[in-house]
Amino acid sequence: MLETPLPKSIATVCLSGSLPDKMEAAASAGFQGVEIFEQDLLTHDGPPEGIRAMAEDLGLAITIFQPFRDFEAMPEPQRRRNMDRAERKFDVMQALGTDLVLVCSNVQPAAMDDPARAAADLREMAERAAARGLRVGYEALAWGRHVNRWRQAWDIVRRADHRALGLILDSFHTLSLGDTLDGLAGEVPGDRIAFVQLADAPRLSMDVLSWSRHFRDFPGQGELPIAEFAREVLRAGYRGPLSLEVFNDEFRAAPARRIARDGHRSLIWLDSVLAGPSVPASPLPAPPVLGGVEFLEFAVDEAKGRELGGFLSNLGFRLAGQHRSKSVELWRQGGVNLVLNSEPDSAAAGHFELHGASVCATALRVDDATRALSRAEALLCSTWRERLGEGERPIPAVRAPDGTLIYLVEPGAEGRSIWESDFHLLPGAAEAPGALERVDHVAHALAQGQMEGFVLFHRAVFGLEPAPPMDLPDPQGLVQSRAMADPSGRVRMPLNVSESRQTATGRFVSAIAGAGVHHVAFSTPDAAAFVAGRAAPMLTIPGNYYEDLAARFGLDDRLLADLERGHLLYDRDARGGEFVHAYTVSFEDRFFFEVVERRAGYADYGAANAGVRMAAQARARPWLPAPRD
Ligand SMILES: O=C(O)c1ccc(O)c(O)c1
Ligand SMILES: [Mg+2]
Repeated sequence: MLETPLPKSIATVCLSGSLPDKMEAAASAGFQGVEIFEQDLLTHDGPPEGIRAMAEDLGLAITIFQPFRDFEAMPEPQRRRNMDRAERKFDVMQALGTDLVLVCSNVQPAAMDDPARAAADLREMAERAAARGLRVGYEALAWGRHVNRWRQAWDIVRRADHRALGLILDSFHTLSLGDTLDGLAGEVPGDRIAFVQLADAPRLSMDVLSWSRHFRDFPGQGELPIAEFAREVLRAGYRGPLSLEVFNDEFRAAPARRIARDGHRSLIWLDSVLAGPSVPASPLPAPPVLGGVEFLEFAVDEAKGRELGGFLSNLGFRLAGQHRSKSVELWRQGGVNLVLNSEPDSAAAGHFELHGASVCATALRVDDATRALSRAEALLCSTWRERLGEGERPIPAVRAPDGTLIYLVEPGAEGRSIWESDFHLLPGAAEAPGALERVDHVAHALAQGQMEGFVLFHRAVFGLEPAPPMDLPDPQGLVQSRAMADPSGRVRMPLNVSESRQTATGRFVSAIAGAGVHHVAFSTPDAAAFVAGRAAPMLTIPGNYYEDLAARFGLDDRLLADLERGHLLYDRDARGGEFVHAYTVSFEDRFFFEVVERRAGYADYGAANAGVRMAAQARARPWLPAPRD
């Protein structure tokens, strides 16, 4: 049984900036150690002793110095030269104050396919290291010339049989080749594992070297079975640091403190996922049980509030209440609550100043707001409390990565809802007639480089699980999309990002000066009836779409005519679940609404129709020039 979580470390290669910038960011995010990547030291203008002192001041251990390349199984005279090279690196390590060096498996064409020679070379290196009180760890690179699996590396370490030589495991090298750590516990004693590096990644079909050098990400952000990997490492008895080693083009370009904080969040989350018989109960409070979206709040000023109110009434919403002390309106239809906030000097006003009319907060129903809040704090999130008027109920909030707030709403203690305590409800409003049941999903548009941070935030804090990424075709470029949902499907959140500024996603991000809610979908039991009964201007869908629908799904003529008349889109899943949906035109090219009808357990979002929707939106803005070269 482990007493405490393993120490947390991060490789300097994950972060942007100079070596001191990287170390400062790692320390401020709360890491206990850093791997010093050699390139970062070579480009630093100052002696290694200064880095050692800086690490001490920051309270950081230097967990390892890396990498030492192309060492083992070389013919003479390279072999001898490599030993000399090792001695020089030992000098650097001693100046840095670290006792461990990472040797990655040789990639040179001249390397010999000779495990006995590799073992003899590493044994000699370990002997030289031990003479100075240092240690060597050997890691199989997935693209190593002859050694690319952990079992091969272990075979060599075992043959070398030196107490100053151990095995280094890196989740990417193992998992990218489809390998696992099955058999590690039992075969490799925990104290022979010198170091463990963790990196996740999206599943991509490309050569493993390019995949590793550009697309790694933090645990929980990608699609590799990182938790299983880490669990096997612990089962084998490893008790050293868990260290993040991520090569990622976007991370290297992003602010170091934000990436370091995301990295630490990923390891805190991983601890909680690993909690089990051989790992102590995680200090992290359990994720909230989510009951859906209680309301969405739009930041507006008075004029925009009037316009948006008009837009909503065309959709069938009614003004249902006025806040007791603030300039805040409640608009309601069936089970959907929308709040329009134009209160000066509030969080919403700050949001409106920066982004204009847009969603500034999402309220989630949670079983226990206090527990949810302390989980978020333990995951390094900042939290927020709005100032309160007399008798109003406090609603704590967590700040999402786009700066919007996520309110945590508990079921009312004495049956009094937040609406009753904070609003003057208009007569009859509680029974507002309407065909909308609930908020079905809240789609976000993200700027380039924000996807990983959002996925991790919602996964770690709220327990939403990401679906595999997919590409959606916009006339002006591709949109990458990843849908997140809680296990019950009550909270669903597709995330979209695009490189092009001309796509629906890209335009949104520039219109609103940042990431944010791009559309909100409401569920209805009858989408055709909903559309027929509202005055809202809907997005028009071309006839060709319906021709193709008929061909793809063999729909009967009457259904097809109904769909076409209502500008409704249609999808069907492999189990016969059906999806009928329609979009409003957008509100000032900022956001739009969708009505969705799910039949027979359909659980997706009609991705097959996204291209049709985006083309229709592009057509609805003819004044937008096509990109030119
Ligand atoms: O890409 C590389 O060269 C490289 C170097 C050192 C590592 O630990 C690693 O996993 C990859
Ligand atoms: Mg590595």
